[in-house]
Amino acid sequence: MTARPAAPLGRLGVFGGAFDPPHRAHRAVAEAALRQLALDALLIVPTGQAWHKARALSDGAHRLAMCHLAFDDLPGVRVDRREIDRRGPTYTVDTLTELHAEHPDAALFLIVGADQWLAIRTWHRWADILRLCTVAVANRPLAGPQAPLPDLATVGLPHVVLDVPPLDVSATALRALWHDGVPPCADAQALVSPAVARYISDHRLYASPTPDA
Ligand SMILES: Nc1ncnc2c1ncn2[C@@H]1O[C@H](COP(=O)(O)OP(=O)(O)OP(=O)(O)O)[C@@H](O)[C@H]1O
Ligand SMILES: O=C(O)c1ccc[n+]([C@@H]2O[C@H](COP(=O)([O-])O)[C@@H](O)[C@H]2O)c1
Repeated sequence: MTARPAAPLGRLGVFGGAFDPPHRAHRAVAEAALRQLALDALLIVPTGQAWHKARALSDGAHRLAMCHLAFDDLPGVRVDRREIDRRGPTYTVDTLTELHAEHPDAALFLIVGADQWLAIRTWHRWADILRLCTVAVANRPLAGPQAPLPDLATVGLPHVVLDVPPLDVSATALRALWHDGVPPCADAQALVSPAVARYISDHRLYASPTPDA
């Protein structure tokens, strides 16, 4: 029997990140994007060489493995390793250009959190990014849980806002919780999936502090 060709994708989401580690807010954002944007598929794309971060990321193989543990059970979601495999600095415009060539008829949606949206003009060829896709933004508190949410409209560029409750969860805070090499309290562990929590501990990923960026 010959395999039936895959149906063309109409709406394709792209959610990139360091995912060091992937946490509960990433998962909530992915679920909101799938639902609200009516995506046919959502790619989780762990970053290769994050030129924009001062901190060295954990090895790509670890971040890829954690993304599989965190997202593989979500229908419609695929973890995509192209940025880990690419040489040189990771530029989102390259990923979107490749995806556009692979799926010329698909509408592309780039999912980002508020911090990245507010910095979009620092991204490599950001104007081309806006031509290639629709940016969907998840708001998040940037200055602690009590601080007002940033005003996404100040960027002055077209975007859609994802309807996801703001979550004060960051990978930076999670790495700090694991710093002493022993798993943190149950509440903190619940900010990542049990499988990711186990992976971090088994591989002693954040056992020694690194400067954050
Ligand atoms: N709590 C959150 N709410 C909404 N978006 C988020 C949240 N946390 C991360 N994101 C978004 O997910 C994407 C990937 O984020 P990343 O993997 O860098 O996580 P992070 O928690 O921001 O990490 P770090 O603290 O190391 O910078 C980015 O677009 C980021 O803005
Ligand atoms: O292409 C760029 O210039 C660029 C600049 C900053 C961030 N990004 C991408 O934005 C995504 C989220 O970044 P981060 O730092 O929050 O993990 C991730 O996929 C990065 O590769 C991309």
